[in-house]
Parts: sequence; structure tokens; C-alpha cells
Amino acid sequence: MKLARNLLLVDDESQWLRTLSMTLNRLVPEANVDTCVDSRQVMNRLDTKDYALVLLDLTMPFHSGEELLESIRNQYPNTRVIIVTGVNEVDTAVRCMKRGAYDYFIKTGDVDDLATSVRRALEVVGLERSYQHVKDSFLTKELSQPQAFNHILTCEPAMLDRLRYLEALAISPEPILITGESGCGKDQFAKALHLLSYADAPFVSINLAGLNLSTIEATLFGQVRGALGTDEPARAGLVHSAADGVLYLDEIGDLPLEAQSKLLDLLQHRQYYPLGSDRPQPVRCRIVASTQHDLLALKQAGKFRNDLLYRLRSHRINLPPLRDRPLDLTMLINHFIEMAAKEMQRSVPLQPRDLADKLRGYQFPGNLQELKGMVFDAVSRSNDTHLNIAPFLEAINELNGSVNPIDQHLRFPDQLPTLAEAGKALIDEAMSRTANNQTAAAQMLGISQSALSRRITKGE
Ligand SMILES: Nc1ncnc2c1ncn2[C@@H]1O[C@H](COP(=O)(O)OP(=O)(O)OP(=O)(O)O)[C@@H](O)[C@H]1O
Repeated sequence: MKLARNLLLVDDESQWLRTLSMTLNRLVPEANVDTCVDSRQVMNRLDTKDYALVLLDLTMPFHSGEELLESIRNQYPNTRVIIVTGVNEVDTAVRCMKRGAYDYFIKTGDVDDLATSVRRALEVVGLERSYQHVKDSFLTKELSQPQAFNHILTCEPAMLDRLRYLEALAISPEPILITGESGCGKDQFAKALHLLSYADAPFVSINLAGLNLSTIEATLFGQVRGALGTDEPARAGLVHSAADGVLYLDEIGDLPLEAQSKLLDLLQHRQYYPLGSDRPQPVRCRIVASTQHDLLALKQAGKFRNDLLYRLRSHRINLPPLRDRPLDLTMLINHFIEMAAKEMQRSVPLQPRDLADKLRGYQFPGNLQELKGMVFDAVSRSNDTHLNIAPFLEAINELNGSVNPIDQHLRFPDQLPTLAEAGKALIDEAMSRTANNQTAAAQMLGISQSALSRRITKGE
């Protein structure tokens, strides 16, 4: 899938082209910069490669910049054009902007503003493309690269929407935040994104839970020799290893505040400083972060930076827990049974037909990870023909046993009722819920029907 990062510099001065391309490579590392010195070649170049942005000189032999601006906007409306010229005339600038230029710069030695505009234009084109992709995929309801999702089994409409959304986001360079309970498939989504857009580049992941600040900083950003006052050798960090690919930050909520500002710098300026160095290193990598925690709550508690949170949340995917994916249960059980049998090199045991039904009411606090664990346990405890379902029943019983309905539902008033009053209220409620069926009410209350009848007669 095409990322919006190809940039074509057009100018008849080859020395200027060389300098500008070197500068932009440094200041906008996310861009792929090509150059074109001959105005007659520009439209050919656009025919053969998908450029998100063209930086155009105005005064050139053969075709003027204004002429090319018009042709590009007509034939490639999704490509933005920034004019970079020596012509310092308000009229010309106004005319170019009216013809659809994205921005207009006078050639000077100071290219910081130009770099900012280039970065913004690439973001705009990326967002436009993602939006178009979301629209297309939601209209057609089809995935264009289904093979990237081979490891994500689902037939739940809500999950299929998320797959399509991830596919649409794959072309944007912006970070993605994946949220959801533990074990619900966040890692799988990060890996799918990698396959969608960065399959030939590295996928580098780190789980930030429980790591201290210096370990995180050194691991992520690397260090120069002796950075920590010891004689430790220089080493490259994971950000360096993830160049051009995906850096997956699992449990981003555990990132200490000090490291959050460095991550923000990386996201905003696509550069980082190894520990002990004051020389910024440019890098281009897609950041995917995940968490099972509520980052808004962490922000309110002062543990997560507001600016980082909003930067990360620009693309967000929240995965539903397994208990909200009833349509997937049977398929996942079958999948994990086959996987376990294969790993344990045994034949696939038969499962009871109603296994998925038995599990329907179960909450799966550990989600797919828990289901997978149960199935592997069951397969390992099975004989060659039939699946041993004890692990499933044990989990259901354990959970039922650990839930204290009184803790969950009863709320006592300041003035407690007497035992007799509470007992009578309970019996009245049970009788009303069972439409005065004493046998059912007695079962609900955990006493025999005759004991209930006695209590009702006595008015207890
Ligand atoms: N849709 C799916 N189809 C098949 N297997 C899945 C699916 N989603 C997740 N899994 C499997 O379930 C297990 C848990 O998934 P994963 O590690 O992606 O969850 P997670 O949300 O990242 O968990 P954690 O919060 O603990 O990091 C993995 O073994 C994964 O391969």
C-alpha cells in the first residue's frame, strides 16, 4: 500500500536541487526525495510514480512553473504543489495560490519554514488518502489485502470494521493507538499493520511494562560510549533498528513522563537523541502504541502527557473483548484446538458439540489469550480421540465461585433491617420473580420448598 511520502523537487538549477534535497532529507526524514532538472520531464515523472508533493520552481526553460502547476492540479488533483522560487512578487504568489498551489516560498538559505510546510503537506495528503480509503473500503466492505490479516480470525461485523479501518490507516505516517483489554489481539493488529505497509522493513517491538526510565531510554534511543558514566560501549536503540518499519510500543501507559517528552519529539520532528549525545538522529518509522489502560484517566492523574496523548490518539482502534464477539467463539475454539494439536504433534481431538454454548456466559477476563491457554491445556489433557473439557469447566466454576453476588448487588441503607425483615423481603422478591412458584423460589433462595412454605405460613 502506498504511503504519502514521495516528493519531487523541480528546478533547472542542479546545484540548488542538490542542496535542497540534502536539506529536506535531513529535516523531513519521512519524505522520499527525488529531483528533476528538466521541466519537460515533470509530467512523465508523475505518470510513472505516485508523488504526494511537488516542489516547483517558476522560471525554467521549456515549461514555466505556472504552466506545470496548472497541469499537475488538473491531471493529479491528489498531488500537492509548493512553489519555491526567486520571484518575489505578490501578484505572482496570489496567482499561484489561486491556481491551487499549497504554499509559496521565496528561495532563501533558511528552509525551516519550507520543511514545516512540506511536512504538513505530506500529512494532509496522507490524511486525504486514508479518508478516501476508509470511504472506499466501507462502501465495498472488502479488504484489499486480506492476506495481511491471516492471523486474525473473525466474522464479527465490529471486528471486520476495525480490519478495514486499520487497512485505511496503513497509508498514513501518523501513529496509531490500539486499546483493549489484555489478550484481545492488540499485538496481532500491530503485526497486521506491518504486513500492510512495511512488510520489507523491520517490525520492532518492546513491552514497556515494569521497565525503569534509564532502561527504557537506553533501549529505545541507544547511547553513545560511556553515556551513563560507566565504560559501557555505544549501542544503537530500537528506534534505530525500526528505521523505515514499525516500532511497536506495548503498554505505552507505563512509559515514564521523562521518556514521554522524548517520544513526543520523535513523533513531531522525526528525530531523537541517543543517551549522552546532543546530535539529533533523523529517523523514519511508524509508531504503533497499545495499552489496556485508560490513557485519559492516566492523563487526569498527571501520569500521561496531554500533547502525547492527543498525538497518539489521532488514529485509534479499540478492540472489543472476546465476550462481545459471540460469533467468533466456535471458530476460535476450532482454530486453537488445531494449533495445539499441531504443536503437540497429536491428532485433533473431537470436541463436544455444545462446547461453545457452555462457554457463552463466561466473561473471559483474559480474552483470546485465556481461551487459547484453556484450549492448549484441554488438548494436552485429552486422550487421542476426545477433548478433555475439564479446563473449561474449572474456569467457569472458579469464576462463578469467586463472584459474590451479595458484594455485587446488595446496597444496605444506613439503618439496617432486622434479620426477620430482610428474610421476608427476600422471600417476597423471590416469590414475585417466580410468579409465586414456591418450588422455583425455594431453589433461588437455596432452601427446600417445605422450608419456604413454613416460613411463608409463619409470615417470617
Ligand atoms: N482474531 C484472532 N484470531 C486468532 N488468534 C488471535 C486473534 N487475536 C488474538 N489472537 C491470539 O491470541 C493471543 C493474544 O493476542 P495478543 O497477544 O495480540 O493480545 P494483546 O491484546 O496484545 O495482549 P496483551 O495486552 O497481553 O499484550 C495471541 O496468541 C494471538 O495470536
